[in-house]
Amino acid sequence: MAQIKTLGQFIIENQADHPYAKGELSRLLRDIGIAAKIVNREVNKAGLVDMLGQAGSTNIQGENQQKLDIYANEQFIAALKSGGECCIVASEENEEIVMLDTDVSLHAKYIVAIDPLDGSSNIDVNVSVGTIFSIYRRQSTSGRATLDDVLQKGVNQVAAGYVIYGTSTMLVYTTGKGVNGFTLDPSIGEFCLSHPNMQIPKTGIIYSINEGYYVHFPQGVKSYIKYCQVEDDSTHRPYSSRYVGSMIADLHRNMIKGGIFIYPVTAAAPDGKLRLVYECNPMSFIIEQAGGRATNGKKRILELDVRSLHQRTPIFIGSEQMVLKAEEFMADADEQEQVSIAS
Ligand SMILES: O=P(O)(O)OC[C@H]1O[C@](O)(COP(=O)(O)O)[C@@H](O)[C@@H]1O
Ligand SMILES: [Mg+2]
Ligand SMILES: [Mg+2]
Repeated sequence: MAQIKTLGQFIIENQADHPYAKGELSRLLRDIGIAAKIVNREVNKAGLVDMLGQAGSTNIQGENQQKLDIYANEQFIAALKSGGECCIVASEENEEIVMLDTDVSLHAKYIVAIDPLDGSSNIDVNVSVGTIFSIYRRQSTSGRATLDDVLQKGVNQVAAGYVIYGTSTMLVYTTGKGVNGFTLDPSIGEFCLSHPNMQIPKTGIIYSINEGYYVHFPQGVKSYIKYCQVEDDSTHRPYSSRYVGSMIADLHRNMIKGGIFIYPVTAAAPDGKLRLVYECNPMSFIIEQAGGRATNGKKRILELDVRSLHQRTPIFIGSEQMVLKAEEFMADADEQEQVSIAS
C-alpha cells in the first residue's frame, strides 16, 4: 500500500516553497486543519447533537444564521486565536473584523478571511457543505493590523483553501504552487494526501447556475445558457446542468470533472450574491492554480478592488475554455446593448 502522507507532513515538506518560511504559515494551516476536524465531527452527527436548524439570529447579510454557521465560526476563530499566527479574522458571520488580541496574536503576521460554513441552506437536508479560507500577510509593519490589511486584492493571497464535508471530508488548498487535496481518514484522524497536483480540465460538459432566476439574468448569461443547451455533437452539447446550491460542492465537482459555475447579477442581487473576500477570491486563487479561470464576466476576480468586507461580485469560474466562451456572450450582449442605445 502506498505510503500515506498527512497534511502536517506535506506542509512541512513544502514549507521551503514560501519566501518567508519560518513555520508561521505552516502552523496556521495546521490550526485550520484542526478546526476543520472539529467542525467535521459536528457536521457528521448534526441531527444527533441539536446542530440542525436556525440559531435565531441574522448576520450582516440579513441571512438567518444556522446553528452550524455559528458553531463553525466559533471553532475556527478559537483555533486561530490559540494558534497565535493570526492577528485578524474576517468572517462572513461577523459584521466587523475580529481582532485576535492575545499577546502573541497581536504581533502575528497573518490575516485569515473565512466563510465558516458554505452552503448553509443545505445543512438540514444532508447535502455537502464546506468551509472556505483565504490567507494574507498583513501589510502594515507596526502597531495593530487594521481593516486595510484585510481589504487586499486577491492576487496578494499567500494561501487559500476549502474543506468539503461531503461523502468524504476533504481539505484542498494552494499556497501558489499548485493545488493539493487531502482526505480525512477518520480511523487515524488525519487528512491524508489523496489528490496531488489537482488540475481542472480545460473544458467540460457541465454548467452550474441557479436557472430558477433565469428571467432575472443579464442577456449575455441567458444566451450562454441557451448555447449550453443546443444540440451539437462536435462540442458535446447539450451540456449537463448540475447545481448543488453549495458553492464549494459545485466548484469541487467542476474542478475534478471540468465545468463552469456562474453566479451572475440578478434583480435580487444587483452586485451578485457571492462575497469577494471570503468566497470568490479564495476559490478563484484555487481554480487559477489548478489551471482554470475566474472573472466577473469581464475582469479577473483576483484583480478586483476590494472596498468592503462583505462586498459581493458576480462570478464566472471553472474550466478556462468554458469561462472564455461565457465572457464572449457577455461581451456580445454588451455590444448589442450599446448598438441599441446608440440607434
Ligand atoms: O440559493 P442560491 O441563490 O442559488 O445561492 C446558493 C449560493 O449561496 C451560498 O449558499 C452562499 O454561501 P453561504 O451558505 O456561505 O451563505 C453558496 O454556497 C451557493 O453557491
Ligand atoms: Mg458561502
Ligand atoms: Mg457561509
